[in-house]
Amino acid sequence: MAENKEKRILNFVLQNAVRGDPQSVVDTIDTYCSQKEWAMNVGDEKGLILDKIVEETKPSVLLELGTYCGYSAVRIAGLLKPGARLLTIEFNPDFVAIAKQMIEFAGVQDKVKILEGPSETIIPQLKKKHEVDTLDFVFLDHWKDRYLPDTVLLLVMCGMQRKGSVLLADNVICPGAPEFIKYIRNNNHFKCTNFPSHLEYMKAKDAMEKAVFLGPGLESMC
Ligand SMILES: O=C(NC/C=C/[C@H]1O[C@@H](n2ccc(=O)cc2)[C@H](O)[C@@H]1O)c1cc([N+](=O)[O-])cc(O)c1O
Ligand SMILES: [Mg+2]
Repeated sequence: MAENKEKRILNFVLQNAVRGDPQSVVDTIDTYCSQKEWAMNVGDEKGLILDKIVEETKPSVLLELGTYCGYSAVRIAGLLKPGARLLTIEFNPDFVAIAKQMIEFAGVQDKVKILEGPSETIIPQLKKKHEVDTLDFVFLDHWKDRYLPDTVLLLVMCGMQRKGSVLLADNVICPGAPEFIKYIRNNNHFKCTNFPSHLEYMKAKDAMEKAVFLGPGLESMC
């Protein structure tokens, strides 16, 4: 297979991280990507915000959009209580292959399932094909122009969110997800909180947005 950045990140982990130790895998990727080659992992600074929100939510069923090399899947899985599971959607087969090895090396393969394909195809299959009822936590970190359509898909089409479900979106400043932010902050069924931070491994400003679903409106109770 062609040698590429993602393969080099994986090889650096296989040679330098501690097998079966998610924190070691996360730290090793951060070391490589801050010193050798930048990559679009959520990173160490925003990762701490992600950790805190996952820990306080105590989720059982989680969805991630955009696996990439598996950095945030490993990071999240390392925090999950026994029996909790993370589904992560990735459509680039090369990245799926990398992430699978990353997840297995970290020893979290029993908690993480990679679903291969575009989010718009996979999300409607979650209920029937992957036995998902509602989602406790969704991490949006894929194409920024997909954040809004996929949120609508999750909420409106598939009723995947319940009162208290947490959406967490990466990169709401850089590269930015303006349509998503406009929608979610003006939708009174969500309570939004912004977490200012910095772009992974850089000084540029970035932020994460947390949106808690407050439940369907009264109109849907009639
Ligand atoms: O563009 C960014 N992320 C896009 C991520 C895309 C990932 O989501 C997958 N996917 C999976 C399913 C789909 O349906 C679509 C894509 C793609 O195959 C890729 O693995 C980004 C860019 C910067 N940046 O500084 O430029 C910083 C960041 O933190 C970022 O997340
Ligand atoms: Mg990102």
